Amino acid sequence: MRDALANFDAIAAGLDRRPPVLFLDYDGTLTPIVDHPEAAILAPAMRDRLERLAVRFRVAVISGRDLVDVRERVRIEKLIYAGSHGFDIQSPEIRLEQPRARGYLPALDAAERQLHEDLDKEPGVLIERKHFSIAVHYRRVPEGEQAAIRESVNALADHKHLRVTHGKKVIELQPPVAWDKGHALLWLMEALAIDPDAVTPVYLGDDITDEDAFKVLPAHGVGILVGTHEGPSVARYRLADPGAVAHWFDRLLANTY
Ligand SMILES: O=P(O)(O)OC[C@H]1O[C@H](O[C@H]2O[C@H](CO)[C@@H](O)[C@H](O)[C@H]2O)[C@H](O)[C@@H](O)[C@@H]1O
Repeated sequence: MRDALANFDAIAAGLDRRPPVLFLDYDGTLTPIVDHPEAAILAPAMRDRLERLAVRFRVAVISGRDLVDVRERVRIEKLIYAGSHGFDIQSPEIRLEQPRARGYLPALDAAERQLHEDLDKEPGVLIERKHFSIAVHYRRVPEGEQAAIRESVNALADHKHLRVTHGKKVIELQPPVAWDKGHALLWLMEALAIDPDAVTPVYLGDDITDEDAFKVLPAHGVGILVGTHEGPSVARYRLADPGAVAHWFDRLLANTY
């Protein structure tokens, strides 16, 4: 995988012909990963960069967080936001609450109640409800007990016929419908009447669920994995951390297209 900063000029040559449309993950991409989800605050300097980028390009944040949560963390009016891993989308012009997922809200509510019953007593577990997803965080659970937490969530998912996804020290329950960050990206392009051949879709993300978005990028798209971790990824480029993402944005802002 190539470094997106070292190869900036090669990427920018493509952007001259087809201007970028930016799709950005939140945790681990715009903010560093921290122990508690509440503490992942967007730095003012990063917000300033996003504001300047949004003056020139379309910018969407596609997050696993709840739509309201991610919107309030970023707080830039003209951005497009997708929450619950893309199930819940809003911009000044468009709105999507994935219709096929709505029918699973009662199952998610029941699962949330059961998770609290089963896991509230477990030290370190944090249950985070999003509109279309429930995250069970085990980052602060002792290492030797993390597998048991995952097993318990998996068993509940089977029982409630919900889908399981994994992320950084988190296991999540979602509606079992074929929808993810990749579907959300493609839906957004169509809903906003963006011709994929006329632009360069650029996606930056750090986690397993971001792979769904990397996979749907066209051949001329730019997928950038954030992080230094090993493991398979279909992204073509890499940036080490949100600090490197900030530098990459600065290069983009310094360029004229
Ligand atoms: O798609 P994202 O915007 O990257 O959201 C993915 C999940 O991010 C959050 O959890 C992760 O970040 C936390 C803060 O750094 C960290 O404490 C946790 O261990 C990570 O899993 C968020 O809380 C989840 O709801 C998102 O699904």
